Amino acid sequence: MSQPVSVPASGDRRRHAAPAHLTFFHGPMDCGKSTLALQVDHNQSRQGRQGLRLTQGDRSRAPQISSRVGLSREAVELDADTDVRLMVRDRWAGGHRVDYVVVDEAQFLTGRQVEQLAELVDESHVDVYAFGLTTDFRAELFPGTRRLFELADVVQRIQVEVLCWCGAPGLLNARVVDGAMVREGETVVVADTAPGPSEEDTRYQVLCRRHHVRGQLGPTPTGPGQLSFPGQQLADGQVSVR
Ligand SMILES: Nc1ncnc2c1ncn2[C@@H]1O[C@H](COP(=O)(O)OP(=O)(O)O)[C@@H](O)[C@H]1O
Ligand SMILES: Cc1cn([C@H]2C[C@H](O)[C@@H](COP(=O)(O)O)O2)c(=O)[nH]c1=O
Repeated sequence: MSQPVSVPASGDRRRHAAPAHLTFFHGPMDCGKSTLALQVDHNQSRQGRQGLRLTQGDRSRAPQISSRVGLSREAVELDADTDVRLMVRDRWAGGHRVDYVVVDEAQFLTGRQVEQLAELVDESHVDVYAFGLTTDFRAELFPGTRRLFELADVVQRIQVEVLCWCGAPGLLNARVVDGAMVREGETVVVADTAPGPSEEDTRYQVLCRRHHVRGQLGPTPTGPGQLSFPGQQLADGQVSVR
C-alpha cells in the first residue's frame, strides 16, 4: 500500500455520520456506467454535497464524463502519476469541500491510485464512487479493476443488460480492427462501440462469452434480405480471428 498523506477530514462529516464507502460499479462497454456516474454526481450535489469528478481517456477525448444517453459534465483528467489524495488536499487548501469523488473509466486507474482512493475513504471520510470496465478485450481484468475488486466496500455489476448480436447477455468486449476481432495489442486503446468513419478504425463490440470465445461478430446486413459474416468464415460457422 502507498504511504498515507495527511488530508483533513471532510467538513461535511457531521451531516453524514455514516462511514464513507468505496463503491465500484462495473460492466462491459455500453452498459450505462457513465450515465450512472453522472446520476450519482447529480443526486449527491442536489443534496448540497460537493464532489470531484475524475476521468481518464473518455471516448470524447475531452476532460469530461460523457454518456451515450447525451449527458456530459466536465471532469478532471487523471494520468498514471496523479496522486488523488494530493488532488483532494489541494482542493481543501483552496477552500473547497470534497465530500465525494466520482471516478469514471476507473479500469485505467493504477493499483496505487485505487489504494489512494481507499485511503481518502478511511482517513478523510470521502465517499468514492468508481465506474469502470470489468474486463479488457482479452476478457482479462484491468489492473485498476482488479484492485477495486480487492479493496472496494461495495462491488456492483451494472444491472442494464447489453445484448450480444445473438440476443444473449453480452458481458465481454471484443476489439475490432479493420472489421476483424483481434486478441493481441495494447491494453488501452480508446475507441467507441459505434463504427468509426473509416474502415481502418478500431471499434469495440460487446459479445456473449460463447461468441467472444468463437470470435463471431455476427451477421451484418449487406443488402435487402442479405447477411454476411465479417472475417473468414470457417466450415463449422466459426470465423477466423487474428
Ligand atoms: N438513444 C438512446 N435512448 C435511450 N437510451 C440510450 C440511447 N443511447 C444510448 N442509450 C443507453 O445508454 C447506454 C450506454 O450508456 P453509457 O453511460 O454511455 O455506457 P458506458 O459508460 O457503460 O459505456 C446504453 O446501454 C443504452 O441503455
Ligand atoms: C475493452 C477495452 C476498452 N478500452 C477502452 C475503450 C473505451 O475508450 C473505454 C471504455 O469506454 P466505456 O465508457 O466503457 O464505453 O475503454 C480499452 O482501452 N481497452 C480495452 O480492452
